[in-house]
Amino acid sequence: MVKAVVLGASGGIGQPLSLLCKISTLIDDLALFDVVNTPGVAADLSHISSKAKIEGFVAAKGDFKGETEETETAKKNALSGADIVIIPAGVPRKPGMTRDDLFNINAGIVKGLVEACAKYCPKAAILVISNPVNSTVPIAAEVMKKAGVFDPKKLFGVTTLDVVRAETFIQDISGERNTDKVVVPVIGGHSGATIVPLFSQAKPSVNIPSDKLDALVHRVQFGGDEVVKAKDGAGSATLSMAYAGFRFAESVIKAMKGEKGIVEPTFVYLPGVPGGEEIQKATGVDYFSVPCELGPSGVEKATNILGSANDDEKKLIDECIKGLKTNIESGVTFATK
Ligand SMILES: NC(=O)C1=CN([C@@H]2O[C@H](COP(=O)(O)OP(=O)(O)OC[C@H]3O[C@@H](n4cnc5c(N)ncnc54)[C@H](O)[C@@H]3O)[C@@H](O)[C@H]2O)C=CC1
Ligand SMILES: O=C([O-])CC(=O)C(=O)O
Repeated sequence: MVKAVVLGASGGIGQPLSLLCKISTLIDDLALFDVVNTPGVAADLSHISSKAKIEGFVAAKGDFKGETEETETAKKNALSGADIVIIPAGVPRKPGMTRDDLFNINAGIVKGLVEACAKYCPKAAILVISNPVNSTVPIAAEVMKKAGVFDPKKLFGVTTLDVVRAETFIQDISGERNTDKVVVPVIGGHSGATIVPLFSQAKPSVNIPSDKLDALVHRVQFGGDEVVKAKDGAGSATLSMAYAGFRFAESVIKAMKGEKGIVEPTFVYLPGVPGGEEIQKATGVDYFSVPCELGPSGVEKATNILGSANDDEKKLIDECIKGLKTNIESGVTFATK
C-alpha cells in the first residue's frame, strides 16, 4: 500500500499533479493539503474511477501561515501514514523575477510544511518542488535535522523538469520525437547558470552542431523564463512541471516497491547519501543534483558524473558551483537562525 500526499495541491502544479497521482496505478491512498480549495479539488478528482482513495484537507479559513490548531489537525490527518510527500506549495514567479525573489515567501512555507512532515510522517520520502529549490532543500534538511529525523536518502529536490527540457529541446534540433530514446543528465541546481546539462553524456550519443550548442544549453538553463514570459504574469511552468514531478515521484515509488535499475538526477544532501562524499569533495558544496540510483530506502548511490564532463561543461560546472554556494547558504542560514 502506498500513500502519497500533495502539499499545495490546489495550485497550478498541485492540481494536475494530483490528477496524475489519482490515475496512477502505483498509488493506493492520496491526500491533498492546501491552505485553500482542497475539498473541491478532492471531490472533483474522487469521481475518477481509478483505484486511489482520495481525501482533501484544508487549513482553517484565512490561516495562510498554518498557525491554528485546526490547520495543524488538517496537516496531521493528511500526512499521517504517508510514504511519499510531494511539495509544490508556494508562490511562482512573474516576469522580471528570479527564483531567488521567491525566497522570502516560500522559505517560510516550506519550513512550516516540512516541520509537519517531521512530526507526522518522519520516514516518508520528501520531494521538494517549491522554488528556489537550491535553498528550499537545505531548509527542509535543516528542519528534519533539528527534529532529529533527517534521512538524507529520502530528501529530494525535484530537478526533473530540467531533464525533461533537455530531452525535448535536443529533439527540436534532431527533428526526432522519441522521448524514450534520449537520456540527458542534467546536474547542479535548479536555476539559471546552476543548471548544467551534460549533452556530451547523452545516451545514445547525439551530434549537436557546434553553432547550436550554446543556444541549446542556454535554453535548458533558462527554459523556466520562457514560460514565465509567455504566461505574462499568470505564473510559471505548471503543466510540464506536474508531468516532471509525477515522473520523478513514480520513479521513487517504483524503487520503493523494489524495482531495480532506476536512476534519476535529483538535488540531494551529498554528505548523507552513498557516493555523495566524493562529489562533495569535487564540488566543495553540500548539495548537488546528480544521477542517483534509487532503491527501497531512497538514494542508494549518487553517481559522480562530473569527471566525464568535457572542457566546456567543466566551465559550466565551475560557474554553477559559485551560484549554488550562495543559494545553499541562504537556506541553511534561514532555517538555523
Ligand atoms: N522545481 C521545479 O522545477 C519547479 C518549481 N516551481 C515552483 O513551484 C511552486 C508552485 O508553483 P505553482 O503551482 O505554479 O503556484 P500556485 O500559486 O499556482 O500554487 C501554489 C499553491 O500553494 C498553496 N500554498 C501556499 N502556502 C501554502 C501552505 N503554507 N501550505 C499549503 N499550501 C500552500 C497555494 O494556496 C497554492 O494553491 C512555486 O514556488 C514555483 O516556483 C514551478 C515550476 C518548476
Ligand atoms: O521558472 C520558474 O520560476 C519555474 C521553474 O522552476 C521552472 O519552470 O523551471
